[in-house]
Amino acid sequence: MAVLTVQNLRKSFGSVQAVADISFAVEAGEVFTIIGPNGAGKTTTLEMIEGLIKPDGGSISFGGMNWEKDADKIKMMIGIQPQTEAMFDLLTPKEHLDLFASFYSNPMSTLEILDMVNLTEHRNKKVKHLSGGQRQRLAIGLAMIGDPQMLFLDEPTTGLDPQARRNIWDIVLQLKEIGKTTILTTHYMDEAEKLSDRVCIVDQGKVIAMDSPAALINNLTKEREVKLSFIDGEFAAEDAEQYARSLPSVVRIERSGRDLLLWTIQPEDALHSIFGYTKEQGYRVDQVSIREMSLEDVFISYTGKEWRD
Ligand SMILES: Nc1ncnc2c1ncn2[C@@H]1O[C@H](COP(=O)(O)OP(=O)(O)OP(=O)(O)O)[C@@H](O)[C@H]1O
Repeated sequence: MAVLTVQNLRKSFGSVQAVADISFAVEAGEVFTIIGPNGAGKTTTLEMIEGLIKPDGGSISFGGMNWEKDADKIKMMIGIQPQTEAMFDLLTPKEHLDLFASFYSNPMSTLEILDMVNLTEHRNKKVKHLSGGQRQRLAIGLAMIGDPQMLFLDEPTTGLDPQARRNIWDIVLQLKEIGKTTILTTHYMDEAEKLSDRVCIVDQGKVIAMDSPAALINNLTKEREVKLSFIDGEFAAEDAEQYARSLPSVVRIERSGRDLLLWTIQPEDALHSIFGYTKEQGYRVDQVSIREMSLEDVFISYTGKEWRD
């Protein structure tokens, strides 16, 4: 059942069209990720759904409820991660959570949230002394304090180091385990791939692809990148390069010293033929890899543009 349905959303700021046409539906319990490069319209989309800015067009429905008629009910259903800059430097995580809990009739317990976002140890430290990752975890805790069904996390890991990012991933996965619906934005492809049930890739305010990460990647029919390194050096690599050029399934070849890079839609067949040849010639190969396809390749295949963080 869709708990959130967004149809043909549009928003411009003066002459800048931030969101041109965005539609999607989110199912209960999903981690649904909106991913796109800087300026793609992710935050604007989220802010319209959160009721913070008014769309120029389109509709937003929370299982039949909308902001015009049901604002109070929707506010109780959703949790929004506040910007860390909006926190009070001189208050502690516990004081922040107690304060936010006082806005709700049935909040979760502060201690439970502190435990979930792994801040129990730091509960009495002033926010100004917390690290970036700790503040982001507190922000997620604040989004959860009202025990919402649906959470909105806008780029919760931007600017964090790898360990701090992974800590946030663990929290998102825990939210899923307890049945919450999470709508996440990110510009990290690995994050979207790891956490999401479905991703919605946006570029220039439009949805360019939407599905589970695995389905998006599996549907790519693009050629794969295969790398071979020759122990016997440049001569062997050059000879193998000449041979590989004769294979119809190989669409492109590059060589750098003893490394051969080739692109093919049939990596198994190409490798089978090349190994037949190298064995015959007595060349030894010490490394072979077929690069895994990722959401980055999906983005490139739909837009023709390189992905940039
Ligand atoms: N209040 C505003 N006034 C004017 N332009 C805006 C405003 N908010 C957003 N924009 C513009 O709209 C476009 C989309 O911005 P938005 O913040 O939604 O993108 P984003 O995908 O969240 O990007 P980022 O990853 O950089 O946060 C950008 O060109 C941005 O400069």
